[in-house]
Amino acid sequence: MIYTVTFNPALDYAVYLDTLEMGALNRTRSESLRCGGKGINVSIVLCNLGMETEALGFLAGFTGQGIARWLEQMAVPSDFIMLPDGMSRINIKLKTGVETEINGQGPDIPPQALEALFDKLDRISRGDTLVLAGSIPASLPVDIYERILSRLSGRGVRCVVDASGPLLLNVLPYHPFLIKPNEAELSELCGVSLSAGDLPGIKACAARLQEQGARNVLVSLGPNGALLLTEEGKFLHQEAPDGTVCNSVGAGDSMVAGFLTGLHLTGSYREALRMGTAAGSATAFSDHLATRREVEQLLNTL
Ligand SMILES: Nc1ncnc2c1ncn2[C@@H]1O[C@H](COP(=O)(O)OP(=O)(O)OP(=O)(O)O)[C@@H](O)[C@H]1O
Ligand SMILES: O=P(O)(O)OC[C@@]1(O)O[C@H](CO)[C@@H](O)[C@@H]1O
Repeated sequence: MIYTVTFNPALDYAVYLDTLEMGALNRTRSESLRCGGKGINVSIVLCNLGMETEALGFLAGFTGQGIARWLEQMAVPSDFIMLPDGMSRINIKLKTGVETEINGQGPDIPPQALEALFDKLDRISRGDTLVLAGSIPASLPVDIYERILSRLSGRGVRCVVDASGPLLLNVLPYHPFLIKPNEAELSELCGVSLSAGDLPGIKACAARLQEQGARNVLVSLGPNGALLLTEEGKFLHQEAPDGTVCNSVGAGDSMVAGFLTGLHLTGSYREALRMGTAAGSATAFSDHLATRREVEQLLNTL
């Protein structure tokens, strides 16, 4: 079973505009709304690919209820903790030829709610995978992912972390099975400026994160595909397929889902990387998260 935890779920409101004029009234060409948050996206794509998953985390207010209802309609198993106050975020994704995102803070998570999550995490057993993905609300300490990994340490649970900054750096000593920074997150983590597609620079940074404790490092490179540094110290690169980007929000999460599915089905890192890339691109090329058919179609081209 693959559990995902989203501390800070969201409704993603994508707004398509020909141009955006600051300080003026702009009207959309079209818009779409879907439930989001990184762990939730991973669970949705895992479900689409026929994997067993359960989405965990915190929801609040009418937006939270909407997310829960949406997941139920999509038959994505979930067990969220409803918070007493506040509301889950509405994140704005502006599509004006380039993609601009405005993500909210998210509701406060009181200590009792956090304890309730820890109780749920205690159910996770040997052989299961836990994906911790996305930001945390400002009320939580930045060592929260670290505390979860420390609690699970020695229990045979594979931990995957998709986060940025200290949230990710702090977990490295606990040897997460997989981390998935994108190129910008990687350069921030290593304090170097990488130019787009600079593979030698990216490899050097991935190696540094592995030295600090990560077992496998998967770097998503947008249109340039992805680079994997395996726990055996081997670098694998996969080009992305050609296609027209519609909405790349959730492409990285889809890559994580595709990677875990590919690894589960074949046991091969090369195949996992192919399937992860196909899933990421399938999401980027549509206005929804990758479906199984779309992933299989792109997989055939790689
Ligand atoms: N322009 C693109 N063309 C083709 N494939 C793409 C494009 N953008 C993203 N992808 C696919 O999606 C994968 C993940 O993309 P990206 O590196 O943008 O992740 P990310 O920044 O973590 O995304 P997000 O945070 O929105 O989920 C890429 O490795 C690639 O396979
Ligand atoms: O603010 P965070 O938690 O870092 O990222 C949240 C988010 O941008 O990530 C997903 C795409 O990866 C979206 O569904 C969601 O809006």
